[in-house]
Amino acid sequence: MAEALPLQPGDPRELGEYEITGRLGVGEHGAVFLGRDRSGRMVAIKLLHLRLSGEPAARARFAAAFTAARKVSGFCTAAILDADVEGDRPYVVSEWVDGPSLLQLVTEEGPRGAGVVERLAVGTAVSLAAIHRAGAVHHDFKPANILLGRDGPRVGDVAVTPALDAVDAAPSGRVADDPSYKAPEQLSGIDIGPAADVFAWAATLLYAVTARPPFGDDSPTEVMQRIMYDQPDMSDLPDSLREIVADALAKDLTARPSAAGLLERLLDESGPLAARLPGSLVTEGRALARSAASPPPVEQPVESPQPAAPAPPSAPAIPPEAFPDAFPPPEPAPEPVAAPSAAPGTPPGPEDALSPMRASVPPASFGRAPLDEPAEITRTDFPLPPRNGSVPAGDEPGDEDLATQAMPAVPPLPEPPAPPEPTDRTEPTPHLIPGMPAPAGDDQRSLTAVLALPPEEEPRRGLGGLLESLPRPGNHLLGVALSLTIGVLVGVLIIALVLLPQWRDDHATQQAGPANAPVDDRPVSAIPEGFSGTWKGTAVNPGRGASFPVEVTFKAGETTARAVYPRSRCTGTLTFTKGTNRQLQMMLAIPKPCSNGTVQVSRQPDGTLQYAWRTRAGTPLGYQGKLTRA
Ligand SMILES: Nc1ncnc2c1ncn2[C@@H]1O[C@H](COP(=O)(O)OP(=O)(O)OP(=O)(O)O)[C@@H](O)[C@H]1O
Repeated sequence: MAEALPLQPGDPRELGEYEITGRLGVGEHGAVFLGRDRSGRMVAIKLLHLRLSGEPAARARFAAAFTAARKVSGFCTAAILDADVEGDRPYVVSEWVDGPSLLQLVTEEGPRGAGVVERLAVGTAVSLAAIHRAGAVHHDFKPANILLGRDGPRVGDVAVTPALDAVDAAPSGRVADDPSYKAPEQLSGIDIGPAADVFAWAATLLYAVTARPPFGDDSPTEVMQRIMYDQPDMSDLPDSLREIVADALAKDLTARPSAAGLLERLLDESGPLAARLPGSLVTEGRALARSAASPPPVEQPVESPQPAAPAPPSAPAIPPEAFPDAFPPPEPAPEPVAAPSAAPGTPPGPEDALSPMRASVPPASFGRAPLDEPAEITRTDFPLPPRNGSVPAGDEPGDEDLATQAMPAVPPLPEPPAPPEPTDRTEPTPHLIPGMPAPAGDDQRSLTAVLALPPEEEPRRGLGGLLESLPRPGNHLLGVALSLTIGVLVGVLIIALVLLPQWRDDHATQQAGPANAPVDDRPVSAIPEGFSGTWKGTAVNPGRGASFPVEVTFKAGETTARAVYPRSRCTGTLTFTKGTNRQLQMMLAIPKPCSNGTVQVSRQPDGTLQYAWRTRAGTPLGYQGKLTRA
């Protein structure tokens, strides 16, 4: 099973009703902990960096962003179980998936083969179609958020980004995010909707099959430029996916298929894919594809930042246990879309109405084991065809068994929520999350009221807001002038973003004075004298609240060095790949629980060493710190 790291000083030991038992990792927006609910079930809890103290409206908008997402069942999705904004820092509880993320697996073991990527494509498209059908969006679909459980891929972090956007904490596509999997419209901040998830789906599949972000891994500015104008190389994709991935990467969002449309094409009766996939996955995918015929409840494209789609007024502000219609028990034969038989809020029956997966599959099927049971994540834990193996899943001996055992029974799809009713915008702010006291008489309509605040009450920010606030051009000349102005503003912004850090570096170097002039930049083929010795320091990620001591020992003239992470008790080898007298690029090979990656060490004018680690895949997940000679 996936290792959870020990808790660090300062980590919570409990959050609400959840006992915290370990650390699963740290992402851009918060730390993820392994926890246990009162029934003993393992859960993943994301404690966000965001602080909502004293902002009831922001709390409500944040909470509301999960309302629709909580109706998405755990089929191919790490279902949202709970979210809490009662305290200063909100947290989101989701199903724990026992397995590595796609990012981790590909970083450690390289690109995936055709059979795996096909199953990934369908499984994640099923999740996206279900998310969109529920009226939610993901907006941060990427390899780090695809969790590879024993029962197949599951999409995690559902609704977290829209929730953060709703309180303007992390507008989708902001420059600080890794842009690698963002759609063009997310970068421009205009018309962001479900189509952005489809673009990210395609980009993620390309990553799985190449082990490289599809638009490069150099500077964010260059990556964004390529996303806007270039087509990535698709030659590594299996034939079955190439055309559909190309369509999903259309720069024009209206030219992209919907998630349900992806499924329709992927699982076409005449195509080869369906025969190679687990029956339950095909059945679910086809049901979702057919359901596209009914009017989707998905939000209209919005400008970022923007609160997530308002939940239907009938949606109860209660935990998923109270959504039996959204999580009905499995039907023997799949129907396109089964209408719910019970009204929302009907109490669950004797069976576990939480999710058909949990109702029909014993915990053992998910590989859930006690935390202290030592087990490694290996590729064999993930029941997909082997790397680079073009053997179709269904051709492998026993694969069908695996599919039918591991994949959960197919749930009938929930009815799409009704469109929101007109609301009184002056109603008080609701609290819709367990643990948050709701004002008396509060109902879902007041939520809609919060979400539907007009621009004058809740001004739109970002480029979209700027565009809206500008006067409309009355003629062609005005239009040209407006475009030029915006172009110049965007240009100035980009120049500022690129040149400011450079200017700061130059400025710092000048301040250091001639005595501390930087060392030369001549290329070297081994570790230069200036790095020799043992260096110690602490690597930190300021935004993520994680830090750990690092110790590195270099010997001049050699091509390897030793890196020690004492707290995690890991010792690894840094291997020189290229460098100059001032800066070295090295590959880090290190056993778990530490992670392999690339390390850059740079001599600083003040005599220290800057140490920066990141994953091989070129994601922004990384740590850095200053090391001094021991
Ligand atoms: N539901 C879950 N089950 C199991 N592990 C999880 C779950 N959610 C997250 N993790 C693990 O926690 C770690 C951090 O996840 P997180 O989502 O914060 O990373 P990220 O996607 O890189 O960051 P962010 O989404 O904030 O940009 C990852 O290693 C991930 O595999």
